[in-house]
Amino acid sequence: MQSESLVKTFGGRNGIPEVQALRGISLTIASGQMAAIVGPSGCGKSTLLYALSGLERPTAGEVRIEGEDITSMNDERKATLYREAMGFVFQSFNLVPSLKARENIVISDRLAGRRADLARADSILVSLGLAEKGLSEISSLSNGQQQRVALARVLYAQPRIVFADEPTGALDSTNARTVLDQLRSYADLGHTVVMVTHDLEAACRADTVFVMRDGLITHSLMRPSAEQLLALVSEPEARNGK
Ligand SMILES: Nc1ncnc2c1ncn2[C@@H]1O[C@H](COP(=O)(O)OP(=O)(O)OP(=O)(O)O)[C@@H](O)[C@H]1O
Repeated sequence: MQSESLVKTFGGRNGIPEVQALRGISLTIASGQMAAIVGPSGCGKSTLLYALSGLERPTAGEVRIEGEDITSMNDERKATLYREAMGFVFQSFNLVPSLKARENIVISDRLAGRRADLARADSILVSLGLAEKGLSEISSLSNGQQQRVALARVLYAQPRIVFADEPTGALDSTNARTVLDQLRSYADLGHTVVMVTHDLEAACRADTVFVMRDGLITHSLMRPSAEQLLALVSEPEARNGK
């Protein structure tokens, strides 16, 4: 996946102040790699993730996914790409409340009219620490449990690329580790994982970490330590003596 001079501007019309969320982002994420995007709140991480996944149309620039320019792709081709190649773990979990947890996980097969592999769904639930939750109503699950069901649904569908926005955001440290282990293993199987995170320990599980500030990538690092990242993410504050 590649982006070239990606720009995203919000507002700027009808008296709404202009915000330049992305100010020219060019990056490459190799297939089968896990990438993390970090940086202070408001620096543009989620906007970048949405633009890379084609969910947000950039103001300028290009994103190529598996060689195809997603920014100029027609809706039908994009829908096919979403169905066949991409999975999303976003802050709104988008689970179907009328279906139990396990049925949410196998929904890709149900929608396609295929036989669901319930045993595989159960083993994914076990790997995410949700062994007993397959038959639970979504409304009875905590935020963190729902977040893991959303991840289980993506892992079940086996997309080539997973986009995750704060995948450990609602989780305690034990469950965060479990989720990161699963994302790491998923990348180790040859899939691409792109994750936005505030958690620098989580970012260190990635192969490449992009550090953002004010709509730009300031650093691109291979397997950095949490200390290295902390120094970069808190640089100006450190300079200002805060
Ligand atoms: N739909 C929108 N309309 C207007 N401004 C937006 C919109 N989405 C994001 N922004 C602005 O763009 C900038 C980048 O936002 P973004 O959510 O991408 O940052 P972030 O780094 O993901 O922040 P956080 O870590 O707090 O989630 C912010 O100034 C934000 O207010």
